[in-house]
Amino acid sequence: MRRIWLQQLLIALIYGISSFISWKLSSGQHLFSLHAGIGVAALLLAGPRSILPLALVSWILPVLQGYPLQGVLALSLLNIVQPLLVQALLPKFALGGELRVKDSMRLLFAGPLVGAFFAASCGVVIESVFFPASTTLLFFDWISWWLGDALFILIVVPFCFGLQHQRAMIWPNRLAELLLVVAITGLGALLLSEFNGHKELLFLLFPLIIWSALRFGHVGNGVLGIVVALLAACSQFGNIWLGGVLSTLLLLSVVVTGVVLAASNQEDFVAAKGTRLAAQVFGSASQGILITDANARIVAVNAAFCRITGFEPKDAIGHISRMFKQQGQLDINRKMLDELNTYGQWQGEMEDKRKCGEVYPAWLSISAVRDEQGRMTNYVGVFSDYTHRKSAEQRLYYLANHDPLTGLYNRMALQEKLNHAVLSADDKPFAVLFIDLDRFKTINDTLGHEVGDALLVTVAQRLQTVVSEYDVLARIGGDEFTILLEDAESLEQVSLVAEDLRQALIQPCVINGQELFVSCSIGVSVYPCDGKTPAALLKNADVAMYRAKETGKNNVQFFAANMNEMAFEHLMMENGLRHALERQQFCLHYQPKIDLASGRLSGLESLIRWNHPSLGLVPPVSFIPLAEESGLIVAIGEWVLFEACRQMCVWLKAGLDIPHVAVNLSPRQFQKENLVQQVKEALVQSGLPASRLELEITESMIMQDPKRAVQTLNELKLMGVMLAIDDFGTGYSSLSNLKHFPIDSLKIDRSFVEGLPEDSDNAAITEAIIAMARKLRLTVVGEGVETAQQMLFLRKSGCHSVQGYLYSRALSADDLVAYLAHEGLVKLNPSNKEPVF
Ligand SMILES: Nc1nc2c(ncn2[C@@H]2O[C@@H]3COP(=O)(O)O[C@H]4[C@@H](O)[C@H](n5cnc6c(=O)[nH]c(N)nc65)O[C@@H]4COP(=O)(O)O[C@H]3[C@H]2O)c(=O)[nH]1
Repeated sequence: MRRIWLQQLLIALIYGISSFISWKLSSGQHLFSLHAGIGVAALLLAGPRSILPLALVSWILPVLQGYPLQGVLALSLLNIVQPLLVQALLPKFALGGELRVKDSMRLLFAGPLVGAFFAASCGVVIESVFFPASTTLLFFDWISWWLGDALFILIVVPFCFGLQHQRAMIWPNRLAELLLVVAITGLGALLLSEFNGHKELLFLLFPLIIWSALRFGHVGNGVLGIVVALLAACSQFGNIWLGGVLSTLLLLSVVVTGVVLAASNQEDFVAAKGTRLAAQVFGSASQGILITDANARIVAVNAAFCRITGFEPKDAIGHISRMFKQQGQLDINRKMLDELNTYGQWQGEMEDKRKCGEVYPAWLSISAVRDEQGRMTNYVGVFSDYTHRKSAEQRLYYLANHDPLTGLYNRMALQEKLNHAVLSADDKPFAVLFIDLDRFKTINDTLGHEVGDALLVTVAQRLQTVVSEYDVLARIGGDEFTILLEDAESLEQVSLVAEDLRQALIQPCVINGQELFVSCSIGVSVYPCDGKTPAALLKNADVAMYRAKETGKNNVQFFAANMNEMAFEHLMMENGLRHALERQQFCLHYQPKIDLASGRLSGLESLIRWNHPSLGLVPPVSFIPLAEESGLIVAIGEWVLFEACRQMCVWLKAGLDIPHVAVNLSPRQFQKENLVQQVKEALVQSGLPASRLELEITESMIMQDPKRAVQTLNELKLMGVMLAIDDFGTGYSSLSNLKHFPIDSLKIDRSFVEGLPEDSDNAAITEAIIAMARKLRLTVVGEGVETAQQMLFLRKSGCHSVQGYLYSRALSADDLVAYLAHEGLVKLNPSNKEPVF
C-alpha cells in the first residue's frame, strides 16, 4: 500500500515538473510537451493507478497560476483522455518486455496520429472557448500542439520502456559512449542555433540517431531526443513559429527513425539470442540430432550425432538420412511417413548402424517442419543410443521369464507360451509333458542343497539335448520340469520324445566326483482331447505324472480320463486317512527274516496295512506318502510302535522265541523331540525288553541332520534298542560314514537284490556292501529275496539274513504264527505256559 502511494507521489512529481518545464519552454506554442509523453508513459507502465496523480497535477498547476476553473478542468480531463486513448490502441507490449517493430508501428499510430491529434484538436477548441486571449493563430496553435505531443510521446514512451527492459545495453560498458553521442548532439544543436537560417543542417541528426538506436536502443534515443528538444526549445530557433514547427517536424522524423531502428535492432538481437541459444542446445544436447530437408537429405548434425554414430558432419551432410530408408523395415517406414504427414511427429525404435558397421538400437523421434504455407521443409530427428536400456530391458525380461538356476523358462513364461499355443493351435494337437524327478528329495536331504542344485542343472542340460529349439522347456518347481511339444506330429512321436527324456535322465550324473542315479516320472496330456485350456492341460499332465509315480516311478504315462477318478480316489483316501486311526482301520503284518547260517527266524519286520471299508486292504505305499505329507504319519507311527511292542509281548509271553520285531520310523517321526520318550513308553507299557525291539531308519533321515541323529540314536542305543539302516544303498551316504552311527544292521535295498546274481553291477555293489558292513561288525540283511539264486548269492557273499517272498510275504499276526509253526522256524520257550497254537 505504501509503495502504491509512493509510486503515485513520484508520478505526480515527475508529471508536475515536466508540465512546468513544458509550460516554461513552449512559450505558448505547445511545441515542448514533455508532460504529454510522461502522461502516456505513466499510464502504460503504472496502469490506471496513475490517473489520479495525472488529473490532480494537470488541474492544480493551472489553478495556482490563476487560470479559470472550468477551462482548467476541461484541459485536465483532456490530459487524462489522451493517455487512455493511446493505451487503448496499443498492445500490452509495455508490460511484455519486447518492443518489436510491429509494436513501434502501433505506437506511431496510437501516439502521434490518434492521441496527439485528438488532444491538439480538442485542446485548441477548449483554449478558444475558455482562454480566447491566449489563442492567436488557431491553425498554428493546433499544429504545434499536435507535433509537440506527438514528438514527446515518441521520445518518452520508448525511453521508459528501454529503461525498464534494456538498461543492460548501456550500463555500465556503453555509458561513456552514450555520453559522447549526447555531447556531440548537444554541441551540434547549439552550433545549429548559431546558424539559424540553416535548418537543413538538422538532417545531420540522422547519423547520430542511427548510432544511438543501434548502440543504445530506446534509452539512447530517448536521451538524445530530450537533449535536442531541450536545446531547441531553449535556443532562438525554437521561438520562430514556422522554424519551430519545421524543426519539430524534422526532429519527429529523426525520432521515428530512431524508434523503428531501435525496435528492429532489438528484434534482431532477440532473434540472434534465440538462434544462439538454439545453436547451443543443438550442439550440447546429449541426444543425437539431425536435420534434413524435405527430401530427407541431411543438412545438419550435432556433436552427439557424431559421437553416437561415429560419422563426421562431412560424412553425413548431403546424404539421404538412414532413418527414412531402413532396410527390411519397410512397414515401419511407411507407418512413419504416414504419421509424419498426418500428425507431424513419429517416434519409435529403429536399428541404426555406426560407422564401424556395428548395429545398435536407437530410440528415434522425428518431427516434420512446415513453412507458413504448410509445405514440408525439413525433418528433425532426435535419437539416443538405446543399447544399454535395451540390454537392461532384455535382462529384466530374461529374469522375469527364466529360472535363475537352470536358465530354463519359468512357470510364468510357460504359462504365456501355453496361452499362445492354445490360441494359435486351431485344433492342431500339441503335447504337454510334466516331468518329476524320482527320489530327488532324498538326494537333496542327504547330500545337501548344493549337490541338489548341481543335479538340477545337469538334468536341465540333459533335457535340453533331447528337445528341439522350437520346444518350450521350463522348470516350474523344485524338481518339476514341463515341456511343451508344439511340433509333435503324432502320439508316437510324443511317446518317443518322452522315452528319450526318460533315458537321458537314467544315465548316472557325476556331481562333485560322485555318481548319482536319478530317474523321472513323466505325465503327458494332449491338446485338445485332454484339455482345452493351459490350466487343464497342466493339471492333467500332472495327474498322469502322479500315475507314473504310482506305477513304480521311472516311466511315462499318457493322461486318461479314469486318472481323474484315481485322483479323486486319492482325495477320498486322504480324507479317510484322517479318521482311520480312531476307527481302528490299521493293522500290522509281519514279514519274517531268516538267518542264512542256521535257517532259523532271525526277526520280524512289522509292516502296516490299512483296512479300508471300500478299497480293501490298502498297502502302505498308497497311503504312507499321503500320511507323511499331511503329518498324520506321526500319530500313525506312534500307533505302529505301541502295537508292534504289544504284539511282540503277547508272543513272547506265549512262549514264542522271536529274536526281535522291527518297526519302520518315518522321517517326521525321527525328527520329533519326544521320539526317545515315546519308545521308552511303548516298552514300559507293553513290558517288552528293549533288546527285542529294532527300529528301522533310512540313510536320508540321518544325513539331514547328522549331529542330532547321532544324539538320538545314542540315546536309543543306551536304552538297549536295536537299530537298522533300511533301504541301504539308495540314499547316497557312504559306508565309511556309518561308523559314526551306533547301528547294528544294514538292510540292502531290494533294487540291488533284484537282478542278482546276473546283474554284475548289482552283484558288485551287494558284495561291496556286505564286505564293508562285516568289517564294521554290522549285521547285513538282504531285502526282497524272491529266488533261491538270490539267496545263495547273498549267503555266499557273507550276508547274515534275508527277507523276501522266497520265504514269506508279510502276514497277519495269526497267519504268521501258523507259518512259523508250519515251517518250524521258531522254538517254543519251555518256561512259558500259555499255548499260542
Ligand atoms: N516285490 C517284493 N517286495 C517285497 C519282498 N519282500 C518284502 N517286500 C516288500 O518290501 C517292503 C519292505 O519294507 P520297507 O522297505 O521297509 O518299505 C516299506 C516302508 O518303507 C513303508 N512302511 C510299511 N509299514 C510302515 C510303517 O509302519 N511305518 C512307516 N513309517 N513306513 C512303513 O512302506 C514300504 C512298503 O511296505 P510294504 O508294501 O509292506 O512292502 C514291504 C514288503 O512287503 C519281495 O520278495 N518282493
